[in-house]
Amino acid sequence: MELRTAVSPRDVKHYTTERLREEFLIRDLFVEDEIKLVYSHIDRIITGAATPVSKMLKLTAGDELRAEYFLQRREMGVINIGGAGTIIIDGKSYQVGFKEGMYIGMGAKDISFESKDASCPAKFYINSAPAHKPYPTVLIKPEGEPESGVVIVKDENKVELGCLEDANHRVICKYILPGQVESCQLVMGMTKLEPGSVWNTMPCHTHDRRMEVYLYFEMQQDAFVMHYMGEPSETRHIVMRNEEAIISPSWSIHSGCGSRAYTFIWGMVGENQAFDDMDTVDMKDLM
Ligand SMILES: O=C(O)C(=O)C[C@H](O)C(=O)CO
Ligand SMILES: [Zn+2]
Repeated sequence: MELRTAVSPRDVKHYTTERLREEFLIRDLFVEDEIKLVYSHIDRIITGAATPVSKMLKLTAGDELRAEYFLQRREMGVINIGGAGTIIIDGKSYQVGFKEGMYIGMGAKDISFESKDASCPAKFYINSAPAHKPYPTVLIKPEGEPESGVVIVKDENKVELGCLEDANHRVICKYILPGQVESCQLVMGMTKLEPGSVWNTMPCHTHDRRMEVYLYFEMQQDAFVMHYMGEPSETRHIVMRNEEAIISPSWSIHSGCGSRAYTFIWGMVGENQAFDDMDTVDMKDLM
């Protein structure tokens, strides 16, 4: 597991491009037949991916967590951005299709990932945070019929925002949040840009009470997103490619402008779970 420390905005304003990328950008997450994990001291979020191709992959705590098993004191959210796959949790199998996800509560011991078809492997994207009690493990589907153990994202949690004229027309689909899928602190979902729109989270915001991680995907090989970060009066950019993630500290804006439309997964942890608790930044104050 790779470790990233927390950083101060006073230092970050002096960083070179290379140093900014070292601290915040997470590359090469989806590696064939590997589980990759990055542990950040910022709210102790773990960002990772499991990409099973020719074998089943088992999630272990590693040395870093000093735990008997990965979710002994943690919870996790997973969203599959690849082909159909299976997550096996304490002997129970969950079929997780493209853009379907799971919330896995604290206390789940044996967690393994498998692809249905090696020629179209599942790509399980993971966010995990410290937890204090178990909440039910559920499969989450953006659409479909409700059944036992499966949560369908409520219409009120699919929010259309922006417009083509502002190049920010997008739909925010909230997977894990209070009132739909309960968790100790993790809030997670996916935002899809409509064709022709390229800006996410603009007008932008910070939220002193939560940090956030973004994973950009559904991008062509030569496409990029200019991800904007930093304090509103001291912004920086990081060029991001398909299936790369970025850590956003609470003091930082987190907004992107793509060379064309794209999709991204956001995950937040921290003081509260109120999606709308944002410190909005007036466009004229950005520097
Ligand atoms: O496009 C957006 O706007 C978002 O997806 C916003 C993120 O979800 C976010 O920053 C939530 O705090
Ligand atoms: Zn945010």
